[in-house]
Amino acid sequence: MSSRLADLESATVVPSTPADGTTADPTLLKDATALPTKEKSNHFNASLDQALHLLEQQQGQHQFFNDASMEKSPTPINWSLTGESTDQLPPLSLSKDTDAYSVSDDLILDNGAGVVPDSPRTCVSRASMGATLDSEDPQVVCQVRARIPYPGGHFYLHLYHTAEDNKEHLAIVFGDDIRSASLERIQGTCETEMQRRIRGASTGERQKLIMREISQRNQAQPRHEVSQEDHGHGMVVEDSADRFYSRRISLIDAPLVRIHSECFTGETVSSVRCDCGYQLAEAMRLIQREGRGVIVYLRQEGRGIGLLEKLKAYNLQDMGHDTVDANLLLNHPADARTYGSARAILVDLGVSKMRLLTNNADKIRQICGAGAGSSSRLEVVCHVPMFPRWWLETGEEGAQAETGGSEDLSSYARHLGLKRNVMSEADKYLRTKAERMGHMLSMSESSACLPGIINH
Ligand SMILES: Nc1nc2c(ncn2[C@@H]2O[C@H](COP(=O)(O)OP(=O)(O)OP(=O)(O)O)[C@@H](O)[C@H]2O)c(=O)[nH]1
Repeated sequence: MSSRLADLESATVVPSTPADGTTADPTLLKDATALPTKEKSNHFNASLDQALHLLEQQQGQHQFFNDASMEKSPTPINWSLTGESTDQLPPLSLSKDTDAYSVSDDLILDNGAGVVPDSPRTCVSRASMGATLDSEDPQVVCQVRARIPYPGGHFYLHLYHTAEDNKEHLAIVFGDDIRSASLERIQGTCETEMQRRIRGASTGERQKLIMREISQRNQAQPRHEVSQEDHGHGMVVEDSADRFYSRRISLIDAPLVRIHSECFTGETVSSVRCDCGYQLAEAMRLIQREGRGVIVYLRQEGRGIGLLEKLKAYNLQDMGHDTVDANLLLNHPADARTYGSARAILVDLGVSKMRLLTNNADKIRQICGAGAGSSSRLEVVCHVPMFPRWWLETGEEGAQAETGGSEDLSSYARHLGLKRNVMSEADKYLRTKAERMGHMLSMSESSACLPGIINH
């Protein structure tokens, strides 16, 4: 079903037969290959736009999609154009090697597995996003950005569409200079200033400035190099304050980032069965304090198994199973999450280096793209541990408040050197993460990582 750009000479776009019985011009793209690459691409896009316009007039609906069979191939990335019925349209493909679609501001392609949300003219180009993603990373498109007032200032909520799972992932962005490339791109030739403003994209002179900055940052994106301090998965564990301060500059360049998975129970109805609500609030607080950073909020309820299954898992936990066994008894993996969408969102926001707020080593590995190929450009310069506040309150007052004054010290609390008497349900949850899921929850190890950050 796919062909290369060079094949366009013979390619045609044949829209479905309109209701009035007339036939559309099938030769819209015919001249494209007679031009040198760049002009060809502009011409191509213009022609394609005409084709879209024609399709819209005739059937009001069309979609772009990436040929699924080529998805894992590094190059070329093929794109197909289809009308309501694929049978009626021949394939239309672009080669990733050309800058055919990276130079176009007025036409954006979407390889969203056949889904172009809302607007039939909305498309997104992989290449124009800086081509910094691994070939296996899903495509993401920021559909809207809105300012949300927050104590002490504001942040910008970005809503993303991703081809991977068709979910609305979010990015909570503190700092005016962190901009989404896909949001800023012009959507179709007819997009008005008002339409841009409604979806939160910039306009006028500011738009030009931001587009220039995005293009510069994409060119400047460094390749990920494994340093001596890198422990094989992009994670740097600082072992002395001197080394920490010698890296101060890069830490300033690397904003605080939290990649957070949705938890209705912990965040919305304040369950203390887990620490999710605390972690989200704490990440917001820390990032707001620095004035710059990102929380990627992934719709991966229940570590990816969904709320229905998570609630079943809770009932199994009430029968004595821990979180891992409860998942396994329900025939789910202990953790069903992947982080391709998070990687793609960070790339879209221009965040290539970060200090990651997490205890989850697997998350760091996946974000750094270990094993995903050398094209990875995301670097976790260090991880910032996320201890529950009550673990840090080691004084009498904290212990009293948490435990009601019981004298028994739990073994896990003792292991952590905490003056805590009993384990709460959240402590048990955390113990399972530490003991069975490889989370880095040892106080001493993590304190060495980033002095100051956990100092509340
Ligand atoms: N399946 C399952 N999921 C849970 C349970 N409790 C919380 N979750 C989900 O776990 C996810 C949060 O993952 P965690 O393992 O707590 O933390 P993490 O994101 O892996 O690691 P950190 O970055 O250190 O927070 C959220 O999607 C929660 O909804 C549970 O008992 N069972």
